[in-house]
Amino acid sequence: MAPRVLISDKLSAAAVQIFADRGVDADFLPDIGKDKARLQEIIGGYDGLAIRSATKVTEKLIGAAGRLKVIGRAGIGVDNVDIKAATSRGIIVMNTPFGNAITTAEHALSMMMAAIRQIPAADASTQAGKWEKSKFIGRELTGKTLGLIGCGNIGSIVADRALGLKMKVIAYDPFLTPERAISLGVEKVELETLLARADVISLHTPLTDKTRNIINDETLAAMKPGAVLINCARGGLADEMAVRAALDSGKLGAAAFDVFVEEPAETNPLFGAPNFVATPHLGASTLEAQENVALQVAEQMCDYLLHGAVTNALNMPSISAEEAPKLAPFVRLAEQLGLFAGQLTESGIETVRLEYAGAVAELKTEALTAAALTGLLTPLLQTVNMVSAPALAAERGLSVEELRRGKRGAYETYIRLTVVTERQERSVAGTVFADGKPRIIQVKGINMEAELGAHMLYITNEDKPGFIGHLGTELGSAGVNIATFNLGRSAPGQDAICLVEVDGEVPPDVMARLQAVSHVKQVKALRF
Ligand SMILES: NC(=O)C1=CN([C@@H]2O[C@H](COP(=O)(O)OP(=O)(O)OC[C@H]3O[C@@H](n4cnc5c(N)ncnc54)[C@H](O)[C@@H]3O)[C@@H](O)[C@H]2O)C=CC1
Ligand SMILES: O=C(O)CCC(=O)C(=O)O
Repeated sequence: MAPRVLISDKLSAAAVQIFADRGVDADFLPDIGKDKARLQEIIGGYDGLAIRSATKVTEKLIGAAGRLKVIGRAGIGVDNVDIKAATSRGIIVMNTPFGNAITTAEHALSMMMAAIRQIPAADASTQAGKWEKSKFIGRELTGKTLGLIGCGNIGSIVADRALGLKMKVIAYDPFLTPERAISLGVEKVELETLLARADVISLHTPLTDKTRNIINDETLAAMKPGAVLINCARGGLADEMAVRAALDSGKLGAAAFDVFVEEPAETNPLFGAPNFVATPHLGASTLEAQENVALQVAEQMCDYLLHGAVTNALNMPSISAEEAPKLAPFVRLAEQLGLFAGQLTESGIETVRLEYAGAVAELKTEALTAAALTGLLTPLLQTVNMVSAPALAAERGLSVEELRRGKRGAYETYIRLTVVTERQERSVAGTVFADGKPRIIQVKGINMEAELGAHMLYITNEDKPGFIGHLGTELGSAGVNIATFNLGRSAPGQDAICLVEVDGEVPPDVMARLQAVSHVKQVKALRF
């Protein structure tokens, strides 16, 4: 059955076409994002949800989205998505980090020019028949200093264009490396320096605990008199009451905001302030940007729903369409190793160690680790997948270690999972053969070569004559057919492990009789 996607916001029609061309059923209901009750009712029928900013993807909505696998944001900011709730339900959240960056940077520059030359007010006055030439004296940008708070995708495009306007650009961004600053032609400064030196300040950070109200009474007081403030990033970066007071007092010469604490902003403390310019979150609203983000999000969602390829996810490492088929057998192996260890582990897990050797060490091991954790946690939790497993493991305080090395022994590829509990350390290793099928090649350091079937018996015993015969007789007399039989031992007469694939569930009374077979230490039924 084709996957079903709901487009719940106003996305360009280009997205609908991509979904159709790629064989994904898409329902284009662009107003439903605002109808929370109706969205809640229908979301359960979809594998994918494509949104802009109007749809609020809350924990409650995610709770009703039983089959949802991916949420695609046609745009950058994902503050309308509860990523934590999505992650814990195993739903990928992806955005399109570049498609609207140029357009938004251009909007920030338009707002800067509109504010510094008072264009909206001059326009209203002129069209009202006044000819107030002396009222609208602006300032020239050439030679002025632009201070960017946040110099990522959009900030760096604003910098490039502002340099073209012959402005000097300084930036406060703790994650901007000195090398990148040099290559962008901007001077990296501390916030205090930026506030003291900038003639125009433009905000380009996400809204986080650190950036909320980064523009407040105190930072406004530290700005140059008559500074101009631009916010085309997120409402909440500036304290709107403080900005209003600064405009009223003339401390700020002008301000231009595209984004507001409450959106849609029908009323706002800033409305009507002197030299204030507002647009209704138009930063990304150009034909080009909307087409870019719609095409990109639709392609990304199709790649994931149809091929398991992950691009621009915020809660999962990227896996390209080329990598996905290469990774698939190792994902299966890692998950089987996790399931194996998870079913045998009865006490609290402290550390999970994954060792990748040979060709597999060159692949996306984060994804394989996520698969191993999925297997490991499956016996403990009801629903877990590669998206939710790392977060669930972290929530449970598991320490996860990854080691990568060159080829080990005879195998081209080798993955070993070691689980350290408060009582013991247990490891299980495997490989993938040329047939693409995973094999278990080591359990607790004992070599063997076993393919895992749906029903397995894991038996630890002493390596003594007669044991195999006894085991066969017990299973045979209970009508349990043996599909495969794999043995390994540490040394003659010492510890041995037996992995038996059987054609169906082994009844509890038979399990009890197997446990009583001489030289058997432990018998456990495992499901894969
Ligand atoms: N108005 C609109 O329609 C649009 C708004 N946006 C918003 O623009 C903002 C920037 O987007 P991008 O440039 O694509 O993001 P980005 O992630 O590429 O860049 C953000 C930058 O902010 C920096 N940063 C993070 N915390 C900081 C802090 N405490 N102080 C200073 N810098 C900090 C980061 O290091 C990064 O370089 C986002 O909030 C996004 O949601 C994006 C597109 C359209
Ligand atoms: O979709 C939109 O119009 C808003 C874009 C935006 O704010 C973003 O991409 O972060």
